[in-house]
Amino acid sequence: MTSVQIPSSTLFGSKSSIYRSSTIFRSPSPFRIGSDGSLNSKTFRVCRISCDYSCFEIKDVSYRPPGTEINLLNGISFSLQEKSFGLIFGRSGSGKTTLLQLIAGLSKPTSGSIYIQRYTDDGYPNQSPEFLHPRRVGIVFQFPERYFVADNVLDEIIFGWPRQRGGLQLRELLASRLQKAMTSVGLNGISLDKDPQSLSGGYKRRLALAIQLVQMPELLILDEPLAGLDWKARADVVKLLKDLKNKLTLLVVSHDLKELAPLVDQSWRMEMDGVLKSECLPV
Ligand SMILES: Nc1ncnc2c1ncn2[C@@H]1O[C@H](COP(=O)(O)OP(=O)(O)OP(=O)(O)O)[C@@H](O)[C@H]1O
Repeated sequence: MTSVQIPSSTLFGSKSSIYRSSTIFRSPSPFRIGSDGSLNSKTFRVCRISCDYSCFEIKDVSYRPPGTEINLLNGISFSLQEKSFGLIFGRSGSGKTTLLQLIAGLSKPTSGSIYIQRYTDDGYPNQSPEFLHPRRVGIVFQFPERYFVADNVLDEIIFGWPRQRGGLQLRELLASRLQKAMTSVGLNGISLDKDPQSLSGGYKRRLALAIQLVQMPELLILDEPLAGLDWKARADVVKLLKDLKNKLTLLVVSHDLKELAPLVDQSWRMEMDGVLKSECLPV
């Protein structure tokens, strides 16, 4: 079977066409050309692959910390398509981390909603929005290695796994995912007995990613993934994020715009008044 890549905009003119391309599969049997030069449609079988897709959507989200008088975030709305890479940048203290925490379900917006919306290939919502449950989201904080608690890599990864009765099946499932997660972040050569604090900076970040990937999040949020790393480790993490982008959706907050620019599908600037604006990276 041969396949021909063509831009989805050619096929559908969809609003999401900047991210996706569609594939037409063509029958291997030769076309029959009629004596008048026309194509015999019975032998030319083309099937269109469905391109329904989901978006993580943030709608009119505002946040005022309990007991305070001022909104940190004001009417934030944006949409991030699945398997794409979104980057939020902006000055320190503008509220980027606060927004990530809301999306991860660690705190609740004062108003607004956060959900998943499924669309047809021509850009129309095709079912009701679904609440974005925190279990579908993984978050890696800035300097995640500071929060490592275990004496060895294995315990670090399984820290927080269910220990109560009845949780065995889930733990077995998680264990079977462990190998996959370790492989996908390039940690499979590392002994599970190793002290996490003895790993290099780049490997500590890989471990932090593996801890989240075991839970198979659909959306992975990363706060300053390159902060504090040397040039080699930064390059390794950028490469890793590029690989991960094919498997899940990534939303990243970073000041390292130049290094991440090649991965970015969509970007936004957070203003000091807690307003988020769609903006190309200034690089
Ligand atoms: N619970 C809270 N109560 C009051 N103020 C808060 C609370 N949480 C955060 N802030 C303040 O909100 C502002 C935004 O913080 P946040 O960490 O989200 O910014 P940021 O853009 O991620 O900054 P950086 O780039 O330095 O990480 C800061 O001034 C912070 O002190």
